Amino acid sequence: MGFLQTANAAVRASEADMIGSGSVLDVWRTVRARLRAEYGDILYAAEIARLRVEEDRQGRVCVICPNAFGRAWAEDNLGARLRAIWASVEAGPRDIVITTEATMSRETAEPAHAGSGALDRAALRSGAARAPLAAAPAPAAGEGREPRFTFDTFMVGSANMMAATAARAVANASAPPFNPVYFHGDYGVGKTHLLAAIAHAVGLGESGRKALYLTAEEFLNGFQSALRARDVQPFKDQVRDCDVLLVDDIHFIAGKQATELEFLQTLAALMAADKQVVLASHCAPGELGAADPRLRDILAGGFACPMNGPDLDLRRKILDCKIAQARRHCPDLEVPETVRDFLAARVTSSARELEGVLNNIIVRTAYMNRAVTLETVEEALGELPVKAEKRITVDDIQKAAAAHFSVTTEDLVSKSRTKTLVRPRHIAMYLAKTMTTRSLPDIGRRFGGRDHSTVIHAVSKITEALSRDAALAEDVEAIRRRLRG
Ligand SMILES: Nc1ncnc2c1ncn2[C@@H]1O[C@H](COP(=O)(O)OP(=O)(O)OP(=O)(O)O)[C@@H](O)[C@H]1O
Repeated sequence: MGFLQTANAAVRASEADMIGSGSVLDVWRTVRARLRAEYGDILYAAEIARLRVEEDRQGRVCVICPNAFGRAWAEDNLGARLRAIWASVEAGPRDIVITTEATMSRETAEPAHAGSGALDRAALRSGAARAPLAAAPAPAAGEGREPRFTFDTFMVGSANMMAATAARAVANASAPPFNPVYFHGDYGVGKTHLLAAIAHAVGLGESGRKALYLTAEEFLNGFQSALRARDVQPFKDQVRDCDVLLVDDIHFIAGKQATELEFLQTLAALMAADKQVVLASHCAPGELGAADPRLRDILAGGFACPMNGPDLDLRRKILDCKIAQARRHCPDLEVPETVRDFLAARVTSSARELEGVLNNIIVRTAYMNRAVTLETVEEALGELPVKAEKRITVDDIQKAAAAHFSVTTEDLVSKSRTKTLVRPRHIAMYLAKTMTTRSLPDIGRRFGGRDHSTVIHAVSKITEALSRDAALAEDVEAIRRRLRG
């Protein structure tokens, strides 16, 4: 069967799968046809034809992608256009959520009263949730936050050999070999991937051990909701009902006293019961400046494991792995070895950046209906925000924007809608989208846990205003100059 026939078969299959009201399906057919005309047959076959649509209980349209990779792609490359076309086809406002099959099945399993707190979901992922926060059935064994983040897809080299070995030891051991294990390293070096791989492996193991993965921000939100409800016991029970607790980005709660105290008590309770604790952050233990000294003591008693940026050989392996993953839903993708080696040599800072550049190239070349060659890649690299020179992070952007507008980074990510903060926040979001390879949801998370649609709104507002507002253009340029040092 040819590529486009495969695409048409996929359309028929996805039509057969569609659930929901007749009108939503009719609108989706029209929207999909318009997207096909705009994006072309190759991208349509590779990505759009695989989407399915459902209307949820709140009347939102859920555009469902087969996996997290597809969702990230759809969010970044399709989201704004899809929403605009939908609005032009259907009368009246409509919330459109881009999601994955795994999230949908979890949410369908969640009872209506279970609430939407991040912690409830995190707990459900681990099978650790229980009344009164949630009474849903446990997910399948081995289900993790990111199903693609497993040990099999984690490439090992000298930069991360020690971390990978420690992670496997934690996943396999029923008695903690070292406790806690603390992975620290720069952005995008694979800390979350390793934590998710441990959770995945523990879930699949035969020991019946339960792993609970959550970010420090989820811990904070869960704890604060419990405080607001004046009942912290269910929260305490949830986070302690596991054999392996994995908490990502712990620098997020450093210095947030009440949450940090609860966190320390959680770690102490679990470790006293011989349960394993695994933590990750950007900071080496000595760099957790604002952290409670007791957290540093706990870390000093365990195993702090640095993770470094990948060397050339590891970058090649990571590219091979990501290309193989992309080929699963883009079967005709060909990336010659010369191109892979060129990318590995040019994009040097982190695995995330490498993956971001590769995804961009795949989508751009497919969009232009061109093969992935050295020429097309060089061309694309010239236009991408990623250069081998200085890598700019969302944190850098927040700091530079805060300094430029004489506000604090806390103000910038706060919920405040004060005029003096909204504009700097929108500019910082715009710069995060245009100067980094972070996805829209990721940027939203880094701006105080906002939704991707808020980021889309900020980016389009700034983009539109730039051509007519000289003061705005000057602000943006000044922050860019500050970032490039
Ligand atoms: N060794 C590796 N093998 C394969 N993929 C990797 C490896 N290291 C990182 N990646 C990929 O790079 C991307 C970023 O990794 P991850 O999110 O784990 O980084 P991180 O260190 O947690 O970053 P941050 O601190 O910014 O959250 C992911 O898609 C991950 O799969």
